[in-house]
Amino acid sequence: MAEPPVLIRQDEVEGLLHYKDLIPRLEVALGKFSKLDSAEVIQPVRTTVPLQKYNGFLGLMPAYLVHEDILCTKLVCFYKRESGSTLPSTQATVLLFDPEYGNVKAVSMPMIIEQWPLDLLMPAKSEVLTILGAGHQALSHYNVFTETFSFKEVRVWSRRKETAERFAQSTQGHVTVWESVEEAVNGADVIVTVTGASEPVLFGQWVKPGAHVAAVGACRPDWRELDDVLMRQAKVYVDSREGAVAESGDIILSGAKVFAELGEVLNGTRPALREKTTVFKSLGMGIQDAVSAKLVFEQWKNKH
Ligand SMILES: NC(=O)C1=CN([C@@H]2O[C@H](COP(=O)(O)OP(=O)(O)OC[C@H]3O[C@@H](n4cnc5c(N)ncnc54)[C@H](OP(=O)(O)O)[C@@H]3O)[C@@H](O)[C@H]2O)C=CC1
Ligand SMILES: O=C(O)C1=NCCCC1
Repeated sequence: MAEPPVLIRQDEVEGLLHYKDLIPRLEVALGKFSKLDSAEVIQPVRTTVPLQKYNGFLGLMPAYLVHEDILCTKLVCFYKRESGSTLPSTQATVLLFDPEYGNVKAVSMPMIIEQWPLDLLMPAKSEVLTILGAGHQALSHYNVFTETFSFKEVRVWSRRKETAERFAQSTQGHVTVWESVEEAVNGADVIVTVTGASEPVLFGQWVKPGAHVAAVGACRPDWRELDDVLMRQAKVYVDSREGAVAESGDIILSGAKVFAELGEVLNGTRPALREKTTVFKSLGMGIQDAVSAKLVFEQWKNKH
């Protein structure tokens, strides 16, 4: 008889998951995925169920890594929230299966591990980091970027100044709060966009040539965070081409060409043009959660 599934809470996940262990495993999985070798990594494009009444979506994100024998699915609800709403904008549950029997081994709620500190695409000398948006993703991106790199200055902007101020008070290091996006990104080497916007908030004319933009929000075909100028002038990298052309409003509506998948850079089949202005359009992938969930489950078992 299969063991009943274990429930791993978010606070436990945070104690069990370390980027230094996770990132090498993610890189291997992404490199394999980019070969589009369905015998190695099976990850269909996210199925999205609209929740019109609540201005939201349920996304189903299954993945199977054949060689590693990891079968997982994330179920994620995400919403477009009005300014001042106290309801969460994203909630996720991750199920890790035993692929041989089909029983669930572990359930984790919520787990959203999509941060990716892209030193590959960042300018060689990156001193100023600007984060646009000041919610949950802003904090996790702040943590991973500042743990991995040493920025001289970190800035934050949010739609409401109070959100940005609260964010700045919650971080370990010093963060300055800015009232306009244009000023906040002036001279920035790395810009992370983590907003719930559906219209562009970041405009190409404000972005320093050679900067790197990690674009995390705008995960629907009609949502935008970046304007056409930026999308067309930058070299655009994505996590999955198939996902990007189905889901990213910034790519679909600007008509921008995808230069490479991240995995193609990691496996050396496409170059990382870090001296150019680059955009990494992230939508989140099931294989990232699968690798993360396996690692968390292994660490959990070691402790219990
Ligand atoms: N690519 C990926 O893998 C993932 C993407 N996401 C996406 O990232 C984004 C941020 O998620 P999360 O941090 O959890 O959300 P939060 O609700 O925690 O934070 C949202 C932030 O965006 C701002 N914001 C909300 N609506 C708008 C708007 N219309 N225009 C400008 N700013 C706005 C909020 O400003 P204020 O509070 O000041 O009003 C706040 O700073 C979402 O779009 C989410 O769908 C999430 C998880 C993974
Ligand atoms: O990968 C994820 O998790 C999400 N991606 C885009 C929408 C919100 C959650």
